[in-house]
Amino acid sequence: MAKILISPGKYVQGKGVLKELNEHVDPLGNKVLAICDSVVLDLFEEEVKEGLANKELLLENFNGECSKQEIERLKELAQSEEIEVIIGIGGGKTLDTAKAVAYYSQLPVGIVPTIAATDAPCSALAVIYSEEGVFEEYLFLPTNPDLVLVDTEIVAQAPARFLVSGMGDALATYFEADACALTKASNMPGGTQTLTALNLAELCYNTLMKYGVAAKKAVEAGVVTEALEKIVEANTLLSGLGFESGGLAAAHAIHNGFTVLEETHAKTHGEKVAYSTLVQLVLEDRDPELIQDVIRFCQKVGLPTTLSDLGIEELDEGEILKVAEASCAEGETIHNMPFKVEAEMVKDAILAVDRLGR
Ligand SMILES: NC(=O)c1ccc[n+]([C@@H]2O[C@H](COP(=O)([O-])OP(=O)(O)OC[C@H]3O[C@@H](n4cnc5c(N)ncnc54)[C@H](O)[C@@H]3O)[C@@H](O)[C@H]2O)c1
Ligand SMILES: [Zn+2]
Repeated sequence: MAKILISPGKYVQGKGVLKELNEHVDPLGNKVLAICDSVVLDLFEEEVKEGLANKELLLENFNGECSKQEIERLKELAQSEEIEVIIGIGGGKTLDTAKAVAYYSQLPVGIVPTIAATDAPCSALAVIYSEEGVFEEYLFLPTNPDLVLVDTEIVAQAPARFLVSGMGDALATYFEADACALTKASNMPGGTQTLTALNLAELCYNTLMKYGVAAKKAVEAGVVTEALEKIVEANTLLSGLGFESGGLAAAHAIHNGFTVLEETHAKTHGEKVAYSTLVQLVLEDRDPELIQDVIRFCQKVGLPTTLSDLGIEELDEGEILKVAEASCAEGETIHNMPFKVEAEMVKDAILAVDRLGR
């Protein structure tokens, strides 16, 4: 199998860079449909308009869910208005919608994340939900976004929980890529891992451990520091390239397992991924010192290390076994691990992490 790495065409990050959006969109087209999260529109409408002042701009409110209906509505709008380029501005759901609209309209797409809560911005993937918010399918796209532009001044003003969640999602990236390196598992574009992908994933992990706490403090103060810049890059670019071209393994499969428990629904994707990463480390029998380091990191930034932190107050082994069974379902990425993983092992590792985390 060939080694394949994919990435967005251009990545721009910095304080106040929204003002420069125009010049980066220039090569993509002039008639812009900007799909904008409603919370973001309330807070930053002037900045968005200023960033696209040289364009023929149609600014449209995102209805809140990345659903087929919303994608169809926006696609029709793009068609009737003879739009040349789609820009998505907001969180992961707005960005995934913009990617899907651009794909079905055969137009270029620019992505402007306003929080760093997931690694959605850079990927060639959109996660589709029903209008009620129930997961429906992964839409694999033939190309990554043409442009990703992150204004860290905007990210710094968002609630800290978003940045922390992004660190939780990014925490898994290296350990999953490392497992895939051992098994030569296939990555998102259907190749095997390049050296580049594995090293970016490792840089992602080292960056979190070194700058995570300082970055959280910066966001709590609403200010942009170099530590925040590094963590935004880790959550958005390094984790994005790392998961897509490095591959997924146990942590994301266990995350999917946790979603069967209603109690965890109020927790973010990244929060569940962080706990699931600890479970992967226990399954792998990693050095206890490393596991302690990762647990301490999670506790310092405020990521869950106990089942109670995940919303599971009553410990029912049967329920945990259901999580473990779901994480071992056929086709799950847990089967990319370098040893055979069975539900019973996952259940025990989930319970062991809870003890370690207390
Ligand atoms: N495509 C991918 O590769 C990929 C990867 C991971 C996750 N995802 C998807 O991403 C979605 C989750 O993303 P998310 O956590 O960003 O959720 P989201 O898009 O729902 O945003 C979370 C909340 O943040 C608010 N928000 C956005 N910017 C803000 C700001 N600057 N200040 C204050 N509030 C702000 C939004 O209004 C929303 O209420 C899920 O649908 C998930 O499936 C996709
Ligand atoms: Zn993830």
